[in-house]
Amino acid sequence: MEESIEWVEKYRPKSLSDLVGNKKSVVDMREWAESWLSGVPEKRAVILHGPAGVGKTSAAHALAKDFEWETIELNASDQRTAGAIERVAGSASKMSSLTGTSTKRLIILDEADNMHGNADRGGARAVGGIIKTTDQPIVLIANDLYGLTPTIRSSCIELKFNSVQARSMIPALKRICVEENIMCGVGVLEKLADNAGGDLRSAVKDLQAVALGRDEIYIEDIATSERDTKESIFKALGKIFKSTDPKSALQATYGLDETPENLIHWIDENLPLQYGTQEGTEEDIITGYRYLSKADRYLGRVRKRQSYRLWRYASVLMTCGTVVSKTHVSRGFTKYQPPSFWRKMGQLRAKRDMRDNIASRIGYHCNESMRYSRTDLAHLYGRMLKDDAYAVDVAVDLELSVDEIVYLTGGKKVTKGIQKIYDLAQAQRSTYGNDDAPVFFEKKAAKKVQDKKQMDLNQIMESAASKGNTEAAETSKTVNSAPKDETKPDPKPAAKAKPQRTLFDF
Ligand SMILES: Nc1ncnc2c1ncn2[C@@H]1O[C@H](COP(=O)(O)OP(=O)(O)OP(=O)(O)O)[C@@H](O)[C@H]1O
Repeated sequence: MEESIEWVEKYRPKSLSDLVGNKKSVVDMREWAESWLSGVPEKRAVILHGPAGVGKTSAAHALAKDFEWETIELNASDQRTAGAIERVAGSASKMSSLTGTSTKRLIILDEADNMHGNADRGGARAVGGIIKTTDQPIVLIANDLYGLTPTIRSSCIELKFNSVQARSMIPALKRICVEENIMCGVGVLEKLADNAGGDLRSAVKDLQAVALGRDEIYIEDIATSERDTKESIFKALGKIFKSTDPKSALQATYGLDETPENLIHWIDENLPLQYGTQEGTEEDIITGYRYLSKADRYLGRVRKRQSYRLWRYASVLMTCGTVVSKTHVSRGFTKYQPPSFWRKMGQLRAKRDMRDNIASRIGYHCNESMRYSRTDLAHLYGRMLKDDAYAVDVAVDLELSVDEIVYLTGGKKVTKGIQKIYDLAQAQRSTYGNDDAPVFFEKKAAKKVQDKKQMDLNQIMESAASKGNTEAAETSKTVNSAPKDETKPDPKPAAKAKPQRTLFDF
């Protein structure tokens, strides 16, 4: 599918002349290649070194195309033991003497600075040996020149690839937009280039991400600070899932604005998306999750002991563990997802807020605690909402929204019945009072208070008459004057002044 092709691959420079920036290194590289046309030069290998995404690998392949050389590539995902290197690169390096052909084979050794791990045991030594004797050109690619042994360095030409300047990126981005029929202003490209921090690969990836499903891009579509963070987390995920070098994956997480607590959710969400794209990779997923569970145990210890030093172990287990659990490197484009756990937590929080909101209104009406209102009473009101005799009155008095009615009745969506209750409640509110003070029940409640006080008064009068207790009669006078005051509005807000009601008011 067209959408799934990564633009960084689609628009990888085909010739050295397509390469943006680093002109001096490109010229030196071409000169070195030309020197091979007249025999074996003194330096048989070059090291292209510099930061990620500036065109080192592209330059090596473009050189081979320009000179019509075949290529043999050994990247870090291959087993780079001395034996393997001798077998692949060693025999290739002697090709012309065996076949007698003049066609060259360019041997490309990617991530050459990562050859001292266990898997590459002896690899660095073998490379050193091959460089001295090869009759085929060799290009070593490295981020860190000092990751190479002094023997290798001394027998190679070192060519530095610097970060690509933002203004040099713009023509490359513009070319992609033209090819993809995307309309956008120079400001958009400038912003993409500025955000990339010298890494043209990132700029191209950003452009693809922002252009997804559109044919016009505006400046507002690019980079809020939140997006910046996301981009960097996406980059780090790319390193973790696609690289075979645990160290560089770990380094990619250093600048992240995410704690290990968050990072583990990102990896957890995307691990099956990335490792599940090929058949036979189920084991990779299982191994990956084993490491994640170990990392999670450390995160638990951090929380329990408040010892943030342990974050380090959690980070190593989750990133390096994910890197080493893969047996295949997936080359396709995977759209990484933010953790669904967070979305679910957000939904839960919204539900909790709604529950508490309703409970506080129930508590106020029934003069009950939040805890009791949240559980038993909310349940009871839910039952009443299902009863036609009470439903509308409950909805009016608790001022329920349609979603709250759905929640209280335990439904999943707005049904016709719920909509009807809500509409009738709305109509009743507009007839009897405004939304802020549902006077319908206010009046009912005030009448009940009056009745109760009248009953109390009668009782007091009766007992005063029977006992001849003048004090009681005095009291009754005081009480007698009370009902009028009870119904007077309190200077406090209307909601607070309302008499507390119980379930029996319904
Ligand atoms: N100088 C450049 N000119 C044109 N395109 C570039 C350049 N640098 C990077 N790109 C784009 O970025 C993609 C990745 O570049 P490349 O793999 O060559 O970078 P790199 O320096 O080898 O990075 P790494 O060290 O991470 O392997 C290319 O396919 C291309 O689309």
